[in-house]
Amino acid sequence: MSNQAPIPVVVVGAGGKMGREVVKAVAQAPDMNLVGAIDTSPELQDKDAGELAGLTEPLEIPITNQIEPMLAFAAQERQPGVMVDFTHPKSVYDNIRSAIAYGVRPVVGTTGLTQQQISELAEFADKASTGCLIIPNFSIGMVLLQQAAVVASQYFDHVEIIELHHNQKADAPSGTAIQTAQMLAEMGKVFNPPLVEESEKLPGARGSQAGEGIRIHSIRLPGLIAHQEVIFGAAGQIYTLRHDTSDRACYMPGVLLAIRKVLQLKSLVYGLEKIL
Ligand SMILES: NC(=O)C1=CN([C@@H]2O[C@H](COP(=O)(O)OP(=O)(O)OC[C@H]3O[C@@H](n4cnc5c(N)ncnc54)[C@H](OP(=O)(O)O)[C@@H]3O)[C@@H](O)[C@H]2O)C=CC1
Ligand SMILES: O=C(O)C1=N[C@H](C(=O)O)C[C@H](O)C1
Repeated sequence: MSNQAPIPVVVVGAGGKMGREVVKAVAQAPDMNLVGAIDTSPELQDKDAGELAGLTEPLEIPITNQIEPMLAFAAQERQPGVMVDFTHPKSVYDNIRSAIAYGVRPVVGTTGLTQQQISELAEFADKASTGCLIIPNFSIGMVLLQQAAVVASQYFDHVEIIELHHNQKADAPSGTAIQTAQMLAEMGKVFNPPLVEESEKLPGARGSQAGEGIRIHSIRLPGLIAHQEVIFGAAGQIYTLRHDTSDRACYMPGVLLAIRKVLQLKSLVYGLEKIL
């Protein structure tokens, strides 16, 4: 058993679908200590974070909407604190800035940050010499899919991305689809050279333009969790890469890894593949 003090972790969005999984995973991790559970949802105030997460015993950590006192508390612990954020595109930027200002390391799963916001946050983290991880997808399967897509893109000039999610998702396209398109665009070629002049009879019919000719199509339906296809086409063949999630527990090994790794960083890092 290590003599090191457990990593103090504050979960923001603790009452949400991902937040509850994170509370459970952190509570069960021997080297971590849940010190705060933040959620702005009015009906969740003062509820026990552990019971909400489905643990049999309460954790004696009540849900609160007060982030700053929790960050201040985490900052005073023996080990540097970590804030895990699974909230909403509207609030994540401010949460990250507050955490860094308190010297608490952000591990961010919330998607929907703009490139401009990510650049500003990178500068802020750099100046504070504070580690910060922004990870659009914590599942190992998605990292493998993206790596396979990068390899395939050397041989195929035509590709489209379809992402399919539950219909409570706020942002579109998904952060993962945007990241996948960025990885392909970095290959230094233009995909999908047009063969005909296309006209959309209904706006959006051909999806969104993610750069370098790559299009993303977003589907939202109850019954889905999170799914992505990258479809390559060439004369006489189709190569499809597909990833499906059936349980949000699939993200937890990545989240726990990120909590441990962020303590070793001094700047902002984007993407799970960079810390594996
Ligand atoms: N990186 C990854 O691997 C993954 C990322 N995600 C992303 O995580 C985010 C959350 O997803 P999900 O858990 O499904 O969403 P949920 O809506 O289920 O959960 C979000 C929770 O955060 C609360 N909340 C909103 N704003 C704040 C705030 N400022 N401070 C504290 N709590 C807040 C919400 O309350 P209320 O409902 O009252 O607004 C809600 O309880 C999304 O951006 C999603 O795309 C999801 C899965 C995997
Ligand atoms: O909202 C979700 O559920 C998910 N969001 C992330 C994204 O936008 O890429 C990750 C995963 O797709 C699940």
